[in-house]
Amino acid sequence: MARAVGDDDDHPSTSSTDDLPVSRYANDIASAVKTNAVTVVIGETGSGKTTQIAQILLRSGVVADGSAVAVTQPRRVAAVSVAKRVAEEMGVEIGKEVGYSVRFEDRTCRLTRIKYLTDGTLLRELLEDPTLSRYSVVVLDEAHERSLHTDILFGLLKKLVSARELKLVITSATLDSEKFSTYFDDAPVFTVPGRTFPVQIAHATEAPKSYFQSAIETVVDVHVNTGPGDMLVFLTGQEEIEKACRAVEAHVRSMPEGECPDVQVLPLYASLPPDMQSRVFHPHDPNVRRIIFATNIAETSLTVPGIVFVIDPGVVKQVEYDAMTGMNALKVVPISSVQAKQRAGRAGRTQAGRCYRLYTKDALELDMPAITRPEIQRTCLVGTILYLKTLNLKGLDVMTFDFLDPPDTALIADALRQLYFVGAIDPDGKATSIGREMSSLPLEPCLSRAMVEAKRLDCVADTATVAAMLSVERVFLGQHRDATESLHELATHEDFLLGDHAVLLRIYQAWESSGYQRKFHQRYSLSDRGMEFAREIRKQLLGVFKDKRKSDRNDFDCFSRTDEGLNRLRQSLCAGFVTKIAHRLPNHNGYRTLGENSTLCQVHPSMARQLADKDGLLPEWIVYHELITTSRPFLRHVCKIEPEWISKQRELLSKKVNIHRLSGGVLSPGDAESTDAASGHEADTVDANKAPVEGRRITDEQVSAARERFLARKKQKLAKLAGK
Ligand SMILES: Nc1ncnc2c1ncn2[C@@H]1O[C@H](COP(=O)(O)OP(=O)(O)OP(=O)(O)O)[C@@H](O)[C@H]1O
Repeated sequence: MARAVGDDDDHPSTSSTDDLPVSRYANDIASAVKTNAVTVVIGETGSGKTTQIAQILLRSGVVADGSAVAVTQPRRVAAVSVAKRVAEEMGVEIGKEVGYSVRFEDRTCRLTRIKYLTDGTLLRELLEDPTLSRYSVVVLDEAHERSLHTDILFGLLKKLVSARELKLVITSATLDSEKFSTYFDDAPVFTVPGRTFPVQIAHATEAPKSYFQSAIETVVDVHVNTGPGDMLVFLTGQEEIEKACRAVEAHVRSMPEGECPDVQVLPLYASLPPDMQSRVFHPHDPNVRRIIFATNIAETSLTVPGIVFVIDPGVVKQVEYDAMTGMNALKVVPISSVQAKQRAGRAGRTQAGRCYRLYTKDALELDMPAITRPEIQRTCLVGTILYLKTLNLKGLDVMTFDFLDPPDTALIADALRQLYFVGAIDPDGKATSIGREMSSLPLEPCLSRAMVEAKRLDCVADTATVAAMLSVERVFLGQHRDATESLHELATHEDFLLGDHAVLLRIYQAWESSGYQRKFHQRYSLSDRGMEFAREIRKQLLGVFKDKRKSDRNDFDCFSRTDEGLNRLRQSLCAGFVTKIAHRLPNHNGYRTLGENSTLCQVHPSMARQLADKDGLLPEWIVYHELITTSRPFLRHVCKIEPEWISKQRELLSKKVNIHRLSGGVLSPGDAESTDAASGHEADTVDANKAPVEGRRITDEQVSAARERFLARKKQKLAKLAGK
């Protein structure tokens, strides 16, 4: 690879936590937090924001007796590993004074004073305890990442700090502090100078033809020609990472003995089971170079001891949701300069390091975005909007909610429509009992809606099994299609014709019957950890329903393991995925999705073969989990449904709905045209089986205009207050 060594980060070396830049400013940070409701702390990567701030606040008495400090992380792997590190630094057992809580795993107790948790977990806690009474300080860490959940927390915690004595600390590695400060009513910004060890940056002198090839060549080059030190290489996804692991292993094997030091190659991506992920933190023989291929889950907060070299191809795989078609587009896009800094910052944490950027300095300065586009502006918002609705905030209009960077109105309108169609909100935009029940489940909205329906149809256990298997992501080792031949021993041909969900159910049932044997996993190429995780999730889901029934009965389903059981499961899924129905084209295996902006698509080829009947035709009606476009639009995880189950829904989906009313907008006389649009409705409560009354459709322009008016009024009010 052509490269030039660029600007050295010339910073002093440090070795103890007392020497970390954040620790050197401990007193100043503590007093800033003591005297302000919100404090923004800006510091370089590795300056100690994640590991030190909570300890400083605890030591200085800012964290009131009997309460705790919560530190959020955008990712599970970071929350777990950082909590372990802090417990180690404080010399306490993890799960006691220092703990962590992530989805499906809680290692905290009554005594916990420092709790690391994912931002999603803190949102769930807010549902149960709207004032977060357990905490006296909340630290929103890695704010520059602009994860969806952190952005929602900004809005909610902003309200909370003015309602009760709660301290909020926002930490970020960017200099974008102005924005955070202004949003939090001119909160003070505390900048911590300096970082831990120097990191030398080398840029490519010309753009590579293939970033993947260039990454492999650089890995081999560094491995063969430079001194000791582990490597961290950023790639875009699981498939690419596994390919890279194989390529480097093969290369090393092909080298003559003695010419190439030993290596240990490890993957790191989100759907890798947690125990496999944690291998990167295990101690290893320093004579063996460790090479870690990771997605951007390794980009923030993580300290992987031993990393000296970071290789950054400058790209990331990002899902971009299109509200018009309901389609997720998976794209490889350039990272932002903030991300580039974060990646380089994975080196220089425990010793000096070097970062090889496989893109030119010009590309970084001219072509790559300066900051990361907030997730809230490019993702499906169904879960988010349902969440806000179930919080029951007084006078909430989701269109004008105080987001740091508001999402496009089309994304909010799409979420409102979907929630209305599944019966989670009523025509006035209030959360229904179905919506509230959905919110209480730690599942994505379609699956939680399916679970609520399953309760009605008495098939909770089977639906929980499928929801758990789908929540794990990685049930199969390798590709799904590699495993399907042997899976025919577990599921019948008829099961396969019904789709993915029936097969997943059969796999789990057979495993359960085997007494949860590990041998079973090997035989059917299933992931040990994935299956155990699914079992755990299923247990937790059933626990929620058992608590709700206030009974000890464990036998949830009367028809499990019968055809009737499968029918009920499919009906539940149909209720959950009612906004994701597709109809096969006549005499053709292509599908058209239902709804306002219907799309032509196909069942993913890895699945289609199993679904085809003896004439080679796929089911006429299906519901799908996801519409994703890679090379073409594909449907993933499909389930055959019967047309009579959806006749009402088909009618419903073709109707226009009144978005302004669903958003919860309280209209003032100045909003005459919107009032008119909203008045087209009769009062009506939606349940899943009852079609709502049609209203005149309010256009996105009208919604935007109403929003503009609202913001102008708010501005006027603020100006008036400031003038007083
Ligand atoms: N597991 C660990 N093993 C060894 N050293 C660690 C570990 N975790 C943290 N450190 C040390 O503490 C320093 C500060 O880490 P911390 O995660 O608090 O920084 P940060 O400012 O939050 O960085 P970032 O924003 O990049 O996550 C690291 O640079 C490293 O020197």
